[in-house]
Amino acid sequence: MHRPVADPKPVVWTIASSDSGGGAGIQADLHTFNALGCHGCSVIAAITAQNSTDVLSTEAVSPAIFIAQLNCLLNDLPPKAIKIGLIPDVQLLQQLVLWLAEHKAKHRFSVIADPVLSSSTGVNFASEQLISNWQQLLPLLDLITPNLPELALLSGMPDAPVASQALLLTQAGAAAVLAKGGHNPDSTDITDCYISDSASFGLTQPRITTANNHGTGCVLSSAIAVACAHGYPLHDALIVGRAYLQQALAQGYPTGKGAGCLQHHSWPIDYRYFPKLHGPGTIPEPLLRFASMAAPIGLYPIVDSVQWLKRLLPLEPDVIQLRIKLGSASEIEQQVAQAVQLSNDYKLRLFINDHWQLAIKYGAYGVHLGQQDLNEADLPAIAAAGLRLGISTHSYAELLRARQLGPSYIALGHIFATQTKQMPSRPQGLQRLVHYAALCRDIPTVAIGGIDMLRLQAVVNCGVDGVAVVSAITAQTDPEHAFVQLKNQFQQYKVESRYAHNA
Ligand SMILES: Cc1ncc(COP(=O)(O)OP(=O)(O)O)c(N)n1
Ligand SMILES: Cc1ncsc1CCOP(=O)(O)O
Ligand SMILES: [Mg+2]
Repeated sequence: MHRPVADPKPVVWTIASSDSGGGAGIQADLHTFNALGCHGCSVIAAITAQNSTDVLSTEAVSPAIFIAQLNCLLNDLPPKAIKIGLIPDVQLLQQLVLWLAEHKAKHRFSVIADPVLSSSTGVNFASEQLISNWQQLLPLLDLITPNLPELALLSGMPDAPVASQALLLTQAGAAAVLAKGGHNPDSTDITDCYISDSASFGLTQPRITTANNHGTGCVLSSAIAVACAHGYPLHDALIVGRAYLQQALAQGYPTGKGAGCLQHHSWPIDYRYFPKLHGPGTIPEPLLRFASMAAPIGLYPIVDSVQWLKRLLPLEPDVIQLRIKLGSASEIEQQVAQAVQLSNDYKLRLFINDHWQLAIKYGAYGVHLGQQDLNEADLPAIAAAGLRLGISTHSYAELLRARQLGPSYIALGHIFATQTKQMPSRPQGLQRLVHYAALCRDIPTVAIGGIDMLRLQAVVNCGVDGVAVVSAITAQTDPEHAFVQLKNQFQQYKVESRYAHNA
């Protein structure tokens, strides 16, 4: 029988130690890799005799078998990402430093390290020599995820502010640091602090008070490694990791007499489990209130002139956007004024791209803004004028930032390669669109970028509320016909998709 060839699962390694109790270490890492759609390989550094209350003994493997595991995997199952966990042996850690220095640049895998220097059951794995070897590892790491005691050991500045300690690790060579705030006992929320050369922000979630918390650090770093292996940029990988951990904690279960375990599940899609982002470009709650879309978005043509509006408005688009990129200020103002008048005549919903002051001045239905535009726009003025707001997003980080602003809809793009606009990011593809749309069940979403008649059904099936198109209409020989066909097909695919979901 012919079977379609499935995309290969990305390979992720864990270089860590066995937890005989099954809740942490290699065992937790492999559960996480599997739950998030990767193939997991393991390089075992040590075996611990451990249960839910204690680590009773630890025995490192020989350097020979440690290196043999690394080399044999590299020959056949090269990783997209590596997670490093507990390596309680100086000699093995030294070997790992040399091995990574030899192979990392050539094989271009990401390395995410959780420096397990003490266990949640209170066992201390840290010696001065081990800490100094971890410091040598730093320049080979894309991310290190210490908890506060580990950060203090690695930075050697326990009394300095967390951000200064994390900065010190980046100065020592780590590309990025996620300082985990869970050990700060004072707060009902947990804030992790992210610092790299180019960015710094916080990720905050409510603390889940539970005894079922064994292996949290292992699971977080593994989930981050998986998201890197799937090709998510690091900022997004952190978000996926935090959401996966929160979900696993919320569903944790008791095991022995001590700490229970986390429940491994699947890709997180419930907004409750996602962190709030703090930092440049985010605004604190309470949210602004933008007017709602009132009706589904549907097929959403984007055009660049009043001439185009005159052609399409009589065909009753669900929503339409005027996106003018050329012309003098007075020409643009004239076009916006005419466009709003036309949309009023036809009683149709018109969004103005970028020019939010003109949209307010002439009373358009709404404004569409990109991430850059958000920094310059007066959002409270847009909300106060009763206009709807649509926001472009291209990643989890942008999506969370947009959600925190309470917009009327969120655009998700670009899904496929597009000729219409030069994009700074890579196409997102359908799998990510499914994840993003699922995260926005309570707010309308629009997919955009490279969507045409052939791709329409697959996009609608991802669960979006609308589909925005430019060239699928304006570059066609018969644009009116193309519009009508796309609009009808959209409606039909939406009905079929709902039916399939309810069946
Ligand atoms: C529905 C919709 N989605 C995305 C965009 C892009 O907006 P932006 O990121 O601001 O880029 P420009 O369109 O201004 O080039 C959009 N216009 N509409
Ligand atoms: C404006 C914009 N923003 C993201 S993709 C895009 C262009 C979409 O055009 P097309 O539908 O022709 O790919
Ligand atoms: Mg814009």
